[in-house]
Amino acid sequence: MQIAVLGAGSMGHGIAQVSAMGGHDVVLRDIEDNLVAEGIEGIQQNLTAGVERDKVTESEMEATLNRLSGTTNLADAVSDADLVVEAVPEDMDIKQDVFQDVEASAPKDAIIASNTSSLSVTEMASVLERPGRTIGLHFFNPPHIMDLVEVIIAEQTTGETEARAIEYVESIEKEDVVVRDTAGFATSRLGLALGLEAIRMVEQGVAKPSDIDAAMRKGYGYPMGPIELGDHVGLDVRLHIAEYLREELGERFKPPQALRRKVRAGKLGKKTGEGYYVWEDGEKVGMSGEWGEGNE
Ligand SMILES: NC(=O)c1ccc[n+]([C@@H]2O[C@H](COP(=O)([O-])OP(=O)(O)OC[C@H]3O[C@@H](n4cnc5c(N)ncnc54)[C@H](O)[C@@H]3O)[C@@H](O)[C@H]2O)c1
Repeated sequence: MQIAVLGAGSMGHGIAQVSAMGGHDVVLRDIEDNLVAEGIEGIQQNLTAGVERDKVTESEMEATLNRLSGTTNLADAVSDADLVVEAVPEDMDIKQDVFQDVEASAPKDAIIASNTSSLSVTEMASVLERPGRTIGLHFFNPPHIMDLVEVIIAEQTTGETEARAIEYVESIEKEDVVVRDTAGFATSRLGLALGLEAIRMVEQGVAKPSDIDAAMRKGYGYPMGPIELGDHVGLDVRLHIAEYLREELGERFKPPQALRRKVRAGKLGKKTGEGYYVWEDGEKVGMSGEWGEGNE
């Protein structure tokens, strides 16, 4: 397949990498040359690390890089594409603009996919003249490590688009789950339900964060506890998604006051050095001193 990936940021460069590793020809597009270059550099670094760890051979690395190119020109990126995956910022207006621009330059039967983690793919598709070719392909961070792709079926998605998209997911050796386009899809909705309840439990003094996390790791076999996961994702991101799910799905997603307080204090988790845990150089070094403070 000929694939265009739009946006060379955290997700886009990873999606370009796994697509090229799956044998596809890939053009990576961002709005500035240095962003495209950084994306390609990120791919080179991932592959080099893969070679060092014997996960990737030298010749696979070379072949992958040979299948990749970068551009800032949208028409150049999509004009021959069978599949376009957008990974531009999480903003409906930006995504709809990108969708329309893609439709103007891409072949008529190209699939137009969004890597959105929360927005309605149906709403994105609504601005297209041929919306049946739209689908969500929700990759997880980092795409070269995480095996799952949630395939989001918009109201307009045709059966053919769904089948071709699943074929692509299989070609890059990822696991697909097919989800109807609803708020939070499957992953964010369930993950957040657990994460918010865990924060409420800390707030009510049921247990400290590290014990709640250990309970889920050791008792239920989760690779990471729900509080620690929140620190990884960013507590601001969690709050934002909770507000959206509350609006769409009801009061059970009401964000706890404790979560708002953390965000107001700039304690957003790993990226700011403190959330429910304290982080140094990306490593968890202790717990934030204020767990259990204040009740809603
Ligand atoms: N970061 C995550 O963990 C994660 C996980 C799953 C899904 N997502 C989703 O992936 C998408 C991208 O997120 P990200 O974290 O990679 O963002 P990011 O900010 O790291 O990257 C976005 C990139 O898009 C570029 N861009 C902006 N407008 C553009 C345009 N018109 N055409 C091409 N590029 C454009 C920006 O310059 C930037 O480099 C969002 O929809 C997000 O919700 C993110």
